Order: sequence, then C-alpha cells, then structure tokens
Amino acid sequence: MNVAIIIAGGSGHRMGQDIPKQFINVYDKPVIIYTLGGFQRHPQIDAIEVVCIDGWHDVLWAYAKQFNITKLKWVISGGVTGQESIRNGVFNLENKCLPDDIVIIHDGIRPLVDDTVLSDVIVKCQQYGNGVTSMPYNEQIFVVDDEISTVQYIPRETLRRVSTPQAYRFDLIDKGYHRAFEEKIGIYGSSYANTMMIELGERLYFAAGSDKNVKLTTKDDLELFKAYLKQEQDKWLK
Ligand SMILES: C[C@](O)(CO)[C@H](O)COP(=O)(O)O
Repeated sequence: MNVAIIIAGGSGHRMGQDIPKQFINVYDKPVIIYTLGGFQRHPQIDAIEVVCIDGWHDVLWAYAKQFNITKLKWVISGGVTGQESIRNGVFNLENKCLPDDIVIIHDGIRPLVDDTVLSDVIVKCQQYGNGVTSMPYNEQIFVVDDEISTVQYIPRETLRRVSTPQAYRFDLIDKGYHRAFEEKIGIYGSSYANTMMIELGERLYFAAGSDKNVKLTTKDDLELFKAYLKQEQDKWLK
C-alpha cells in the first residue's frame, strides 16, 4: 500500500492572508484540493492522510467531499513544529501500515505535483527504501561570511535541491521518527524528514523533480501558481 501524508499544519503568516495559505481559493478551488487532486488521480496512491491545522478539519472534510477526494481517509492534528506534524502523521499510521508499505510525505502548499514526479519517488523507494524529489541548481551558491559579504562558494555541480514529495518505506521512517524524538536528533530549526534521516546516518536517493512544483510561500509564488494553472488549464482546472 502507498499512503500519502500531506502536511497542512501551517498558518502561513508570510503570505499576509487571514486564512491559512493551504485554504486560499484560487479559481474557485482551495490550494489544498489542487494538492490532494494530484494524489487522488495517481493510480499508485491508495490512501491519503492530511496533517491539518486545528480548526480546519471539518472544512477539509467538506472540501474533500465537494471535490471528490475519495482517497482521503484520515485528517489529524499537527504539532508545534513541522517535524512534530510529520511525526504525528507517521505515528498515526502505525496500526494501519505494514512495514514495507510506502509513505509519501508532501507539503500541502505544493499544489502542482506531476504524475511523473510521484511515479519516480515511488520507483526509487521500491528500489532503495527511500526516494526524494530533487533538482539541480542553476545559480551560483555562496556561503554567508558576515551577513553582508562572502568569501566562499559551493560549486553548484556538487548540489541538489530537495523538495517534496519524498517517499520512505514505512518501517524505516517510523523507526527514524521514534529515534529522532527520543534522542533529539534532526528535529529542530528547519529540519525535515530528509535532513533528519541524514542526521540519523541514512543515505537518501534522488528522484526526478520539477520546477513547476513550487512551494507557495509568498504572494509572488501565488502569482506563479496562477500562471501555471492558466498555462495548463486542461490538466489542473478540470
Ligand atoms: C522539502 C523541504 O524543502 C525540505 O527539504 C520542505 O519543503 C520544507 O518545508 P518548510 O515548511 O519550508 O520547512
């Protein structure tokens, strides 16, 4: 079984909106429904769990019904941090998933998940035990020295930027989150499932990413999202 864990626990202050950004309506559909739609349509996804901001669970169930997201099986509460939210999502599946099932962790505010991207993380996970969506860098990357200047760069050929979706064999990610929270490894700051697994000593495997898989953080990102929707109306606005 392949289960999607969609992380939608954030309040989205940076977007400057009254409502959490995953619930903002774009062309009469909330952002989270675009995200869930990608998983609903993919034939290899069996079930969806959403880790959702408190106070919005009923709204989410209502939207899922309205937009026919029939694979949605569980809506649960997030934690104070992103890592606590992902942990809650993983732990809630403990009596529902088998050890070699695959969980696909994805940010609720990345609404343009291509079929091919989802397929590739699943293939990599079947092969290696995990697969993380990634893209090469096409800018030069410099290390901050004293906040206003730099004297060092990192050759971009040695870098990949990793986003979501990220797929993990259930037993490995479940064991990882237990150990991380017990031993306080890889759970602070901007840590995520991927950085935590590295800190726990695991090797991660790259899967194909997409530039379209934008994370809606600022108002400019929202404009970019709308432009992609217009460009591919048949695909996303059905
Ligand atoms: C995948 C990710 O970039 C971590 O590698 C993730 O999207 C980060 O999400 P956050 O909510 O901005 O921490």
